[in-house]
Amino acid sequence: MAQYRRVSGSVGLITLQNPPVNALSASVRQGIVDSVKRALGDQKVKSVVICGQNGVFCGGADIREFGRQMSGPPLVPMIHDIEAANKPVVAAIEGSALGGGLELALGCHYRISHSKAVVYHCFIMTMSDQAKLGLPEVTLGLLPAAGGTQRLPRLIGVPAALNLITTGRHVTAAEALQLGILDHVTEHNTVDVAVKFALSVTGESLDGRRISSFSCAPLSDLDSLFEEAMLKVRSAARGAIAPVACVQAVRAAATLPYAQGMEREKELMATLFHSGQARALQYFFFAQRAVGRWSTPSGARWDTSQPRPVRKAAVIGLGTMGRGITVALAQAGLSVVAVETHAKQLMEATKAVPSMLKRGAVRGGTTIEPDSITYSQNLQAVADVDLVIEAVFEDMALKEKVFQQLSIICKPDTLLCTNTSSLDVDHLASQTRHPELVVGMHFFAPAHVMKLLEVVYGRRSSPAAVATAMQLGKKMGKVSVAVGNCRGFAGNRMLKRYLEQAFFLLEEGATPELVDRALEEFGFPMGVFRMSDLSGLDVGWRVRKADGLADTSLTGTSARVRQGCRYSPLGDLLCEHGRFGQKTGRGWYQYDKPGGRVAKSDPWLHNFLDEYRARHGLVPRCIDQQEVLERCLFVLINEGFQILEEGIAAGPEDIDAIYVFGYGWPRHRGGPMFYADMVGLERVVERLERYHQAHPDVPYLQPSGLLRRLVANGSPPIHKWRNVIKNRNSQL
Ligand SMILES: CC/C=C/CC(=O)SCCNC(=O)CCNC(=O)[C@H](O)C(C)(C)COP(=O)(O)OP(=O)(O)OC[C@H]1O[C@@H](n2cnc3c(N)ncnc32)[C@H](O)[C@@H]1OP(=O)(O)O
Repeated sequence: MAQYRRVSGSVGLITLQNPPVNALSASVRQGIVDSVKRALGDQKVKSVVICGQNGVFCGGADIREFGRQMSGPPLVPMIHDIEAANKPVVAAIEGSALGGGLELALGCHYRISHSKAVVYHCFIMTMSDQAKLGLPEVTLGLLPAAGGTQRLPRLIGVPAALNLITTGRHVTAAEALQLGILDHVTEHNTVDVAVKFALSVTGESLDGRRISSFSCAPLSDLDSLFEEAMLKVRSAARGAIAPVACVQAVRAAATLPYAQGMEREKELMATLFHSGQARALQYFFFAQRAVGRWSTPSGARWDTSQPRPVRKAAVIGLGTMGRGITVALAQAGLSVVAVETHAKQLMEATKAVPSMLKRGAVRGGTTIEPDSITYSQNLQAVADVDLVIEAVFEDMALKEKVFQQLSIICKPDTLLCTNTSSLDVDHLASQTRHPELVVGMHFFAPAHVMKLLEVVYGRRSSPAAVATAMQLGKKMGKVSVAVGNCRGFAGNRMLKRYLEQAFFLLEEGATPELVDRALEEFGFPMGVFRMSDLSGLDVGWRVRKADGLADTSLTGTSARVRQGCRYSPLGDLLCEHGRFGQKTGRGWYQYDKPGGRVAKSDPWLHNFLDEYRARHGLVPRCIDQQEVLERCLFVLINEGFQILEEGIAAGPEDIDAIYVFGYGWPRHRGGPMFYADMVGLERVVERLERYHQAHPDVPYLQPSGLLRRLVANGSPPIHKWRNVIKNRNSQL
């Protein structure tokens, strides 16, 4: 709803009231319509201010209303009536003005916002306490269809509007002022300043204040500007349709009169509003927030577990991961002790880390003070830290030793975290005096850039330890997802199945090019083989060797069988040929030099595959893209259901967040579990069963018990899966 009152004698003050972000629900829209009518009809009122309760102007349309029958007054005529008012209307923007919230402000005649001066946070300078403005509809699979695509280009010009609308990025009040979105920023109380301002413009002409009457600033080569913009969004969007529609809508603003532009905006929005991509992106908006409300099977929860303060942290091991983690911790404002026992590696890190910090600061528009990091070759240097993140080589014996030493050196209440990507967290905890203070913090490379953090709780991890790691992840700007301890945790455990299928497809007749094309057209930034070349084939090979799997001396049928199941030694064989991927200039593809980035098809590899198939009596067959997608994705999804069944992840949102933020799953497809829901659970079961019949030596193709139970329960929508997971006999 909206509250209306008269202040300072002649200003009608309308306050949006819908906590926490004053989203424009039906009752808020009705409240605005009624309040505006009242203000315009009251002769004592000479001007109007619109603001939001509790320091937030407006977070936009109420996203929860989208899937339902819309009721209440629509936004477009509401904003039109505000713009057409014959009394000045001022938007007082505190907190956020996003989406419909900014569109509402663009309908007002003036916009004033809040911006506070520079603040030094530890050693990083930030602009704090500023309002954020933006049109993020594209991130929800939509476009700003309450006049945003038509008013913003008229106000700030086509290039700047295209940038904001196609990326959905939020800008600070300072940038918004520079762009011309705002008329004024203040360090004082925004509403008070807006009321004073409203008094000062009482009676002034509003002719030059209605944005819909503006023309877009003329540009010399509009066609090439839009062609370029279209190329850019198409290459970045990887199949997402909303960014393309956004460009088309802005083009309408640049080329058509306002009324026709609004018609075009409406038409384009109609194509997006009920699309699967919009559903996926809106689901994902809430999924990201759901993962913050974590819980563990032992009953620990986000709202009852108190995190410990962490001011000083240590990183052990300054290889690629350790350096990235050091940077991420320093960027979060922590004081960091970075330990590396190898002198040469330490020396390299002391050069690399400051330059990574510098590059990050340039990107983020902040300044840095690298003195917050101290380097040491001696583990004793961690004696007084609050938390340690071990990032040494992925070798259990080595990690055991590090944990034993840490347990002696550190304060008794220091949290000990491991950045292992798959090893047993419980086993490491058992090496320490306080196993309740051990958790996994699984970062993804590059650790200072990638958003995902898997926080792995062990059998004995205390609620406070989990809460502390989750909160620290958040402080580092990560999406922290709590998962249970098992081989590979959630992400890598699912990935293993996906990789296996990709290898099997090569054995059966596919090429890396075919498999990668199918996955890239689906929306992954890189197919599985291009990705393995980038991350290095030797990483998995080392793990398989340690597990006793990578034995290429085996011949006959046993060469392709391990522990009674089908196994492909293709990756092992490539590594034996010294083909580790980009780093050696050869992998599944060839590169112009070691470290080269451009993957080229490699005739050697195709010959190698032919010979391999001939040696094993495999007759290559024609494999289409659909089979590639079904085999690779459905087996990964199936493992996801198994993970849910075992309680390793608490809900499908956790798995989806892991895959979107850590593994490049296209966000406009919502994540693997949401994708399964979209495809239809029955179909997923049917296809898995069919593939399992064809490949009985691949047990993971058998639909998981939970997947079958969900189908038996009538395939409920994804938000009801937790009920079935909780209750094994659920009929919902
Ligand atoms: C007719 C179609 C018209 C479309 C035009 C639109 O306006 S589309 C909507 C465009 N708006 C957005 O995309 C903004 C989305 N919100 C945010 O980016 C952030 O929430 C925020 C406003 C920057 C505030 O961030 P903060 O970190 O402070 O809080 P949370 O993100 O945790 O949000 C708090 C709770 O509020 C819920 N919520 C936020 N925005 C909306 C919204 N627009 N509609 C409905 N609900 C919203 C959010 O889900 C959180 O709820 P919890 O239950 O606490 O998880």
